Amino acid sequence: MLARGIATGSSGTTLCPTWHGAGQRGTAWSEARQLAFDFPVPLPPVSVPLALASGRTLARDVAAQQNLPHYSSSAMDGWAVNGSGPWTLSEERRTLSPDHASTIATGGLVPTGATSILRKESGQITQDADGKLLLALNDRAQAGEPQLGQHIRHAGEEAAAGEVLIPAGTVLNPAHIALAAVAGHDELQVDAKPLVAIVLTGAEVVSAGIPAPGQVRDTFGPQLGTVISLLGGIPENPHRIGDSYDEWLSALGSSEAPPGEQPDVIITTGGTGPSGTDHLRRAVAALGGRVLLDGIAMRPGHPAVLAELPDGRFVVGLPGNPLAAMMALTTLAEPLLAALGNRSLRAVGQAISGADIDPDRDRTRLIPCRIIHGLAFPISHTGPGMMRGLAWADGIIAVPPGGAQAGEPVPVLHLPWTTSKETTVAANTRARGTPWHA
Ligand SMILES: Nc1nc2c(c(=O)[nH]1)N[C@H]1C(S)=C(S)[C@@H](COP(=O)(O)OP(=O)(O)OC[C@H]3O[C@@H](n4cnc5c(N)ncnc54)[C@H](O)[C@@H]3O)O[C@H]1N2
Ligand code: MOO
Repeated sequence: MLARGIATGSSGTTLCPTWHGAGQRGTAWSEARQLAFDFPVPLPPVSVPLALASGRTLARDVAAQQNLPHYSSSAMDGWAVNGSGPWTLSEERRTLSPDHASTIATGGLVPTGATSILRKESGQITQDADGKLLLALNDRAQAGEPQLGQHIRHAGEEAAAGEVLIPAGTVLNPAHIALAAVAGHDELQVDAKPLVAIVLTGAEVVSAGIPAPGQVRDTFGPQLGTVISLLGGIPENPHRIGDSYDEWLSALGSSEAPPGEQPDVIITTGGTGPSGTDHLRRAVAALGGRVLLDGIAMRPGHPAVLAELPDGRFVVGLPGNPLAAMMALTTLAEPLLAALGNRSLRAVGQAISGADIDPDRDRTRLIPCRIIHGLAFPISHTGPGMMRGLAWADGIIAVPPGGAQAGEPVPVLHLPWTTSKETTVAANTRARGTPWHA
């Protein structure tokens, strides 16, 4: 899916596809989020079988294909009767003459002429001198039974043909699926989920066991797919490559997947830096792609890249440092996947800072935090290469370049996997806190 076109930042400057090294500003964090959301055109809706539709967002109204129920049926086991009785029992199942009855089971088609259903418990059958079977009320029948229309489920009483039962935009739950089945649908049109290829780079990265010095244990392979799913994408199995330019070229080169199974997005890890083994930008350029965002004024994660290949696939280049990569994922991949999936951009919440946090020149600091009673407390062990802090975090404080004082409101994004959605602005709350230095 092609991007809408190279955008102009809110500052009015055209985005610069060059690497912003240490100390260079790059696109402002909030602007980068917005641009990553604005670039893609949403994918067209897809048709999915009912069994796979739960949790998806309906793209087109679901209407009743015919009256619901589509025929008048019995709500009880017993007899369809015409009149107030006694009745002559009839073998005829389609029409009932006055003072006639025929046996019927729950759900059975009510014969034309039937005025009500008599429950099995309320009737008894006798035989007259001619051998004719007669149905009459027994002594367990209630006074006035059967009332007119009693125990008949009338056609169309749940919905008329054409009535909208589930409006577009509904996130489908299992009961919606059942309703769609009852309404005669086999497949539903839902918002597409972008297919996401994952390319993990680095010859030093090992995917199992205890890494030797010079090696690192892969932090992305075991969890990135889960996070992509939480962000509304469909992850493919990770593809691992080393550090050579040729490997990068073939990993980003045209996909051999059949039409319909082509990834919409490729997420790469590593290779965003300035060294001779960092090939992301060169490979994108050699393939005729264009860099949409290069460098974000944030820490960690500033070398992150957003690019687009000529066939419309987006490339999100995450830095290799694990926490930096997760922050770049939140900044670029989350808005991109939301836009492709026709969802809205998640609003940044607010909490009260639980600590003084140092400014960082022109960059937004993204600091994993705990949120307790509306107060956001920065967590320790949040260096760019560390995962220990993030593992216990509820959210990320997006500390503005000017820093923050304890007691002031600060922007906070919840992590995609946290259940607590606590972000409140408690006026006049001033928390005691230790300063959080840059
Ligand atoms: N001269 C400069 N060097 C660096 C700068 C800079 O501005 N000037 N920026 C630093 C920052 S900040 C970051 S972030 C990284 C970006 O690095 P790359 O994206 O090029 O990633 P790599 O160099 O390939 O790896 C960095 C680091 O991450 C480890 N890594 C890679 N993949 C994995 C994985 N799957 N699981 C765990 N860890 C992984 C890799 O071993 C490296 O330790 O550049 C800085 N350098
Ligand atoms: O910004 Mo790097 O992305 O600090 O680790």
